[in-house]
Amino acid sequence: MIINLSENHSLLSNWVSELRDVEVQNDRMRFRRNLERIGEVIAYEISKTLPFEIVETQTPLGISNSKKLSEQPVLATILRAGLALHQGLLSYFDKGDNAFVSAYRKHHKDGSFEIEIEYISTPELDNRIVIISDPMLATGASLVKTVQFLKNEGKPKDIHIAAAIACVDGLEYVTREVPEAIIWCGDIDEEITAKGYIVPGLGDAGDLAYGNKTQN
Ligand SMILES: O=P(O)(O)OC[C@H]1O[C@H](OP(=O)(O)OP(=O)(O)O)[C@H](O)[C@@H]1O
Ligand SMILES: O=c1cc[nH]c(=O)[nH]1
Ligand SMILES: [Mg+2]
Repeated sequence: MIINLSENHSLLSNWVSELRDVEVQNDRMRFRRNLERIGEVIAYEISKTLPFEIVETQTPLGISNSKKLSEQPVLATILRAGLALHQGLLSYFDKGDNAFVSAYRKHHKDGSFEIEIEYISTPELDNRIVIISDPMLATGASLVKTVQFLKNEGKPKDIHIAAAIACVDGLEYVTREVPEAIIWCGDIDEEITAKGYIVPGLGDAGDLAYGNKTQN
């Protein structure tokens, strides 16, 4: 299932639009903070679908029957661009467990690339709700490979994917390979270049958040 959060008017669209803006992109801190804010809003939206229980809460004046999240999700993210979006999710699911995956594009001289995973750090995933964040869902290859790796570690009961911007082709691929996932997107773009960049997209999210890196 794909949920495009820009279909409803909300502040989230302002933040996605700032992420895309070449002028605003000069402010790296604002770029990261906007990704965080999108992570916070996606966390809030996902929380509406999660199981809650009633607990008795002692207030200074009496007992309140309050709703409380009945289980904590595992927040998984893909290094490095996922970190800011992940931080936003973690600010809301502040008791969540965390998983980190080093999926990156390994570029070849002919311009093609493949996804390399060298490192994964995760809690037990059996029967857990897992929320995987990555700001750019381009070809979808990083996410699909990440899900395959995580599934080798355990069998999550639910998988959510959080992306700031996704593109149509990538969404098709992820939906085909991980049909059980619920995909939450800040916005959806139509095009992708031969080099795997979303158009209009925003450019390279990892570089914009953290600076250039040497090619690998
Ligand atoms: O959907 P895909 O085609 O797999 O592309 C998306 C991936 O590309 C980017 O990572 P990148 O390789 O640029 O690494 P970085 O986070 O270190 O910049 C981005 O953060 C995603 O993980
Ligand atoms: O457009 C894209 C595609 C992949 N990764 C990015 O950072 N941007
Ligand atoms: Mg990058």
